Amino acid sequence: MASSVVSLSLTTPLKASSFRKYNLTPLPSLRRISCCSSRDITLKSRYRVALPATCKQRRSVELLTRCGVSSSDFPAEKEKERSFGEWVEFLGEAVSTAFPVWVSLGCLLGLVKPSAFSWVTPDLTIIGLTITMLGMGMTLTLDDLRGALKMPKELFAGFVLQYSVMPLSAFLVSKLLNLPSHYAAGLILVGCCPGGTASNIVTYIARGNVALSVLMTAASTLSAVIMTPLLTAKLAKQYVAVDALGLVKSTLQVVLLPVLAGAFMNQYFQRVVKFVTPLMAPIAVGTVAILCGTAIGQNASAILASGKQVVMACVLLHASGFLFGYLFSRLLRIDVASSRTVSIEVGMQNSVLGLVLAAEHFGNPLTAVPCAVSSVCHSIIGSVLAGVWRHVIFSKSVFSSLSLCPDLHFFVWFLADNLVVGWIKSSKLCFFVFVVLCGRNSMEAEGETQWSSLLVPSVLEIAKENTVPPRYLRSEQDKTETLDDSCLSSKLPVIDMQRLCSVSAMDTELEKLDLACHDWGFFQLVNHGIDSSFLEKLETEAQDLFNLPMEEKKKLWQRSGEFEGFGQVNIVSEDQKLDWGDMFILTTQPIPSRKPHLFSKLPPSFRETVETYSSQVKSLAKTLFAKMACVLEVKREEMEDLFGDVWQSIKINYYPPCPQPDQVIGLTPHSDAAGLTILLQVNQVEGLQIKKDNKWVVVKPLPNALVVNVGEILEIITNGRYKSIEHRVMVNSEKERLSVAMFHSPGKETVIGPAKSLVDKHQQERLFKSMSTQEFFDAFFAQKLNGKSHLDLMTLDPSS
Ligand SMILES: O=C(O)CCC(=O)C(=O)O
Ligand SMILES: [Fe+2]
Repeated sequence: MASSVVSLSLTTPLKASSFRKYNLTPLPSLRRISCCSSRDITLKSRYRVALPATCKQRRSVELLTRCGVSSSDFPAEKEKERSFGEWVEFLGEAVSTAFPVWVSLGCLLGLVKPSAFSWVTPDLTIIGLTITMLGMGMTLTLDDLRGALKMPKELFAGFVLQYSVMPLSAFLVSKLLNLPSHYAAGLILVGCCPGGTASNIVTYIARGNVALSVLMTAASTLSAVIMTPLLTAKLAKQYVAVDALGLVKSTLQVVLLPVLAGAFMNQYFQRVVKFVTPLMAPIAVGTVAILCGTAIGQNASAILASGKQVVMACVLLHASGFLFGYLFSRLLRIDVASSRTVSIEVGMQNSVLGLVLAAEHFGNPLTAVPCAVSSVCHSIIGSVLAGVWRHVIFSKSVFSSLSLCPDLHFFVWFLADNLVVGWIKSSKLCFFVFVVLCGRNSMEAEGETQWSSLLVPSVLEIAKENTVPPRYLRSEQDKTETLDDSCLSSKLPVIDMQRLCSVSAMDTELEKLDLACHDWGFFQLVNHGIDSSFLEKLETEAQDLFNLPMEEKKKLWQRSGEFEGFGQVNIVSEDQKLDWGDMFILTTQPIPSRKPHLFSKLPPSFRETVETYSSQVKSLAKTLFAKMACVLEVKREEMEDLFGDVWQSIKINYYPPCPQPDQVIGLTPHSDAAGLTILLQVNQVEGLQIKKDNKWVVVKPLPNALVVNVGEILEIITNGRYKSIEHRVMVNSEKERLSVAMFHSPGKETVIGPAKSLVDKHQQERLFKSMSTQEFFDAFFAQKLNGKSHLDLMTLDPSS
């Protein structure tokens, strides 16, 4: 077989394998060459091409015409049996070329079935990224650095555009869309990341300059150790506290070291590298898909709730990167193939690095969401653009026949080449993803993710009959001792809000608060600042609400599939025993979450009272959260991220007198699922009991005091330092009892888990996993009350 000698550049494993596949044999000792723009013709023989004699001439010419090689240069596949190794390479390439499909599938799976990724631990995430970076390093040699010197302008322009267009676009898009701080920080973080490794494959498909692509990725990756933390800290500091040094350390560990290790292996252990490289690209693609799926899965409900905004932000960010990457390169008179390369490099980011850094250094897990969504967006836009650039060829002669000035010429070329076809196609695909996310989102909004409880009769009405139906009779005897003496009651912690906020007594009161939350998970709050006559008004109006005629109350009754209004919660089966009490529940904050059909039907004076009480108690709760953050040394911003947009609901409990008080229970033992409960024992009637050292302790109401309970969410956030208290309500035969509980939790989209700053500071093991408030309550309302059992759902197995 005759051979001819031509010049080619070879820089990626993908290309290396393609060379082998097409029977291009590297000459010994001359493995690589410097490369140049695809439009130049530079012959520096490095590869011997063995071709069938019949096509020798044609192939030689084709191969000679380019030295910045793209996939279009390869001859048709040789018809010969593939060996096992070639099959592995072939499959590896097929898998990696279809990477947008895998990433999209990963994300969709994360969205639809988040549990599919529950096995992905932070350690695995870091291992995945390290292997990906090692694979990238294996595509580099010292020769590449020499190659870089041959195209300094392109490389320099690419570098500057990479670290200017994307960070600034991220910053401006965050401002434009008024993103919440965690999303803004995540978008800026991903905008400040280096170019993604997938850009090499995309450049290859787009007939760009692959060598330039690899060198640009390498340059931006190596400099990411400085650039990513520096730019993120500069641009995101107004949103969140950025631990720039931590970012430098992590980037060094997961990027620089593996890349250098890979390059070292490529230089000195070529046999090993040759053996493993076919596997590296599919491993990288798999890692990206899994990590994106994990990030999406961990934040599925948040994404479904605000998917529209994040997708829009990511599409704008990457569209801007591709667009300005190309436009500025052409303005700098860089040739078309290299401009496409710069466009792809700038537009596509190492989002996985963003994911890892977000998880490691940003308290709120939602910061990772833009990184995951970004990965899908740039993969899809990039590959569609590549497909268009590869296949839709606009005859240059059409344009060159137009006697336009060069600038206008390239601009028209750009419009035709990219905008008209590329962007229409890209937007179609992005629109598809967008519709999937927004469709889910609007479905949720219309149906308003509802928790529900089976409908039950009014206990107040039953009590009028003076009998107790069997469903309310509790045969199972709670043998736990009940302590009911005033001496013990006087030991229950009391916190003085005024002292807590005063300059002189703050420290001692803070200490008391800390002990109360740690030892008891409970305290009574005095001097809270809410006017006692206002509290009396609330008490009277709450009583009046339950005394409304049944016809009126029916208008405010729970509707099937909902849980707000009159009724019960946590009733999940028809044979479940019921509590001797009625409830009236409303979401009060944030204001848009209120149910208009209930609020508008409340007696006007009561509605006003609820409004006022809601905002007064909300500010009390926020002060308490801030004080707790202070004493726990949890970062202020982290607490603010959790409870800034606090979700508050009011639950008025009405326990009618019961002819058989010892046979019923007013409220089953439970701990509140919320962060913090602030409870008013309305008419000073005893009934509330808390479980302390395995004994029920009666809580004697203090005049004008509010009872504060640590809830399960706060136990999770404090990684178990503050305990949610188990409590129950007993009833009597004489007098009805009323209480008004206000529950305070993070917003439904917020992810709850042990506070990062707390766990990091004390180097604690995380005792609880993370999930969104919505998911946490989904599980809570799906089961009956049963002590503190609900918390098990979040508890991490210490052995795992
Ligand atoms: O009625 C009470 O005193 C306690 C109410 C309560 O624990 C609750 O509503 O979760
Ligand atoms: Fe409770």
